[in-house]
Amino acid sequence: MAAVKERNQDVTEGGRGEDGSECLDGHANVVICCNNKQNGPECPINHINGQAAMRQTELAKEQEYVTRLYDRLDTLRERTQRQLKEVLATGAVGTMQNRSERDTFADMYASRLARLWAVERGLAFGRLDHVEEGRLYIGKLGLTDDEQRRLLIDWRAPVAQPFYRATPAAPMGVTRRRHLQTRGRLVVGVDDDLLDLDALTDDDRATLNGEAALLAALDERRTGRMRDIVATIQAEQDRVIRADLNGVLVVQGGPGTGKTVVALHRAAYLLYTHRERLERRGVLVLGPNLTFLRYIEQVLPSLGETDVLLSTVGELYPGVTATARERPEVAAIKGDPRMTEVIARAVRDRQKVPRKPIELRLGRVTLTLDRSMLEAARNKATRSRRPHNQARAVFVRSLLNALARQQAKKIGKGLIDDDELADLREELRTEPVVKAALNRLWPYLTPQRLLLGLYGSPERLGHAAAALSPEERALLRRDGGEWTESDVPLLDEAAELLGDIDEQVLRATALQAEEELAAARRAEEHEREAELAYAREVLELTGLSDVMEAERLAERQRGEGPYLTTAERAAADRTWAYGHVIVDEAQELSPMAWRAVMRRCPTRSMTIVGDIAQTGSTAGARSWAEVLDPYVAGRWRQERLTVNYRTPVELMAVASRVLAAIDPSLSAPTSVRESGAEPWTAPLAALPQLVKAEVGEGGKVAVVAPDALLARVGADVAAAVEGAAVVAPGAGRAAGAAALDAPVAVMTVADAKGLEFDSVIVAEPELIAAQSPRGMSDLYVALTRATRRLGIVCGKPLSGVLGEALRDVPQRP
Ligand SMILES: Nc1ncnc2c1ncn2[C@@H]1O[C@H](COP(=O)(O)OP(=O)(O)OP(=O)(O)O)[C@@H](O)[C@H]1O
Repeated sequence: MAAVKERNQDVTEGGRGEDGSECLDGHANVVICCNNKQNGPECPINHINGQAAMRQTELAKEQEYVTRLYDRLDTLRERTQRQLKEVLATGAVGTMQNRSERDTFADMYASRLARLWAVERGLAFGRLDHVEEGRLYIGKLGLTDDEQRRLLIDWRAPVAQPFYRATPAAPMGVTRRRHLQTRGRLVVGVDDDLLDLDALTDDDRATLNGEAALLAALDERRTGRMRDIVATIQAEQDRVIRADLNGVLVVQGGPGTGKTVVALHRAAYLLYTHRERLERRGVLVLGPNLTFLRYIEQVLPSLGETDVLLSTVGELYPGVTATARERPEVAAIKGDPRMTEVIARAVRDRQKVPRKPIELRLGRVTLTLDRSMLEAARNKATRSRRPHNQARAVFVRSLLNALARQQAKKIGKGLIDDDELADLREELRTEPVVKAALNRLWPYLTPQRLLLGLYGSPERLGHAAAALSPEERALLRRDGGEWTESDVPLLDEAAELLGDIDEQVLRATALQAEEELAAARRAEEHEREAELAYAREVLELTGLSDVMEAERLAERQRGEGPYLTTAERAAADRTWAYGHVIVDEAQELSPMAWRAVMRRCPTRSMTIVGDIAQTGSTAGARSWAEVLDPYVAGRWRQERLTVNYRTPVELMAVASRVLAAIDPSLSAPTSVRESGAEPWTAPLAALPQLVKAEVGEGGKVAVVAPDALLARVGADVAAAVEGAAVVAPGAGRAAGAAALDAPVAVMTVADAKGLEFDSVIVAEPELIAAQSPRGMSDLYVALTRATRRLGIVCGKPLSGVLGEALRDVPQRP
């Protein structure tokens, strides 16, 4: 059976039918337009006028309801704001318990208020006419009136599910599904699916068209920030969003199939459905880079969810923000599972017993640490099965006992009791020569110190990394320098084996160099300023600036106050176990990164989204089984997304040929729309003029360049277009945001991952394809970033596989 589409739109919007439009949720549409022969040859003008009047009446009715919803929202905001003010006005007085209760209430009201503010745009977007439930309005959150009558249903509630899933074949009790189009608080159009054809009246047969709401959403200009899609989620996406919380779900899909946006909606859905469990343990969303995190950061708050931690793998280790990237060959080794044993050996090497005895001069007495004493102490410590820094206590105690007995003998005391032994041990513990020897034999180690010590010493590398080839070891060599994304999983691995370190002991043993402390202080200061700016923004948005100072809010966010959100506590704790973890662009993670991620999710409740064909990292995945079988063999499930909502047909035709060159068995997703703009090629020298022209067309423009040409291309574009931004590899969040807001951004493929722009120009595709073993996949990613227009510029004509794949792309006139 077929669904019937009906559209009532404000005259200013001009609602004309689009014949033959493809149905996206798996069922065919019947398209009936009053100017279409399907509606009969005669179509009297007065009938059209009558329909127009009806449409206006429909719009007016919907407007009345939507206004009522916004009135209710305003009332709730005022009420919550008042409650918050009252709680805060009580001040920091009373017992500890009173203060903590007050803070808990204050935070509850503040987050409720933030939620109420977040849903302003698109509060209500749908209506279901249901045989049993009656008329239900669907929106971003649930609203009831003071008598608890439901006014608006949260899109995640079970009763809202037919909005996304009902088809004429399985109408789920729905006779009509209505999409409401709003601009601000105004209803500007409605778009109906009539699912029960028998219920159609003549008046229902007004101007009808296909997936108007979806196509309108897809056609919108890009803003540099991802938007929510609650109003237009498609059936295959809805299945992913509402899939069971438990277990590992892989979402495999080609470019533009909505993997990211679906994963974010899934986070919102899971939080709604399993609020208690997930609020306690938190949800972590991992993305490929900081620019990407800026790109997606508004989606969850716009769905009313503000307490999800967005992070990159480079930020997973608290206290380190690694954005620098390694050369592909170095990243490949650092991500290799053999590094597990390298790190383990590096730790064991720091527990080594020297061949020769060590003499300790204590005044007139000389004590000797011989090999058997040292081996006995080391064996005791390793048998304790504690991590290195905790096992140190066992080692130290055992040696001090042995030294104390030796000392007793030397000073003429044969047998000593436990108390005397303890006294001698304490005296020895504070002796500088003893302290120095113990620190050498079993040093307190931070992961940073262990790794730098390893990279910095060919000798240590030779020993710990004996399983690697000399060339591979040479690639690991480095003296100091910045932490990179590939170092973070290794720091995490080391932290696991080293265990916690007591900061006081660390300071006392002077392991932290002065410059490390100074750098930490500078970073803290910087963080404090950023938090203050953020707090000001929040207070302005919630209208609370008069009752709560930004400094105080920032303090609470920093954790200096009594209350931290789950996401904040989780971010600061390396050993935090999340309730659910979502990994985006998951194909890029190395085996070492997966180890770090899996540690954070012992329950293995995960959503893993990605596309094996887009793997660009040399350490990335070749198949999902290869990634997951070591952790959940045979216990993970896969869903596929098959429709490309981003890249138009014309652009995808070019990208598919590159995909076929990577692997002929791979197939690209089906594009849902045409842009009418054919891709083009042009000489590299024309780039500045071409970028200017593209910017003139409006919307967001990106130039994707090979790593080696980024600076040059960036300079050319910046000279041609005012406000152009160049995303330096490893850019922080702020630089990423600036690039997303700029009219044109120049970046490498690694930074373009997951993003989209109205128009994209790919510079020197041959160099992109040649820059790493997975370069063709990088090129495929670059070619699929545009929603409208695609250009390719190169210094010389393309040859080989690429020349073949792109041979039909016409020269720009
Ligand atoms: N149901 C939908 N309604 C409206 N827009 C949608 C829908 N599904 C996807 N989109 C839009 O399509 C675009 C691509 O989505 P998204 O970035 O999530 O795809 P992806 O599969 O992660 O892509 P890639 O792997 O190429 O990064 C986004 O602009 C998204 O908002």
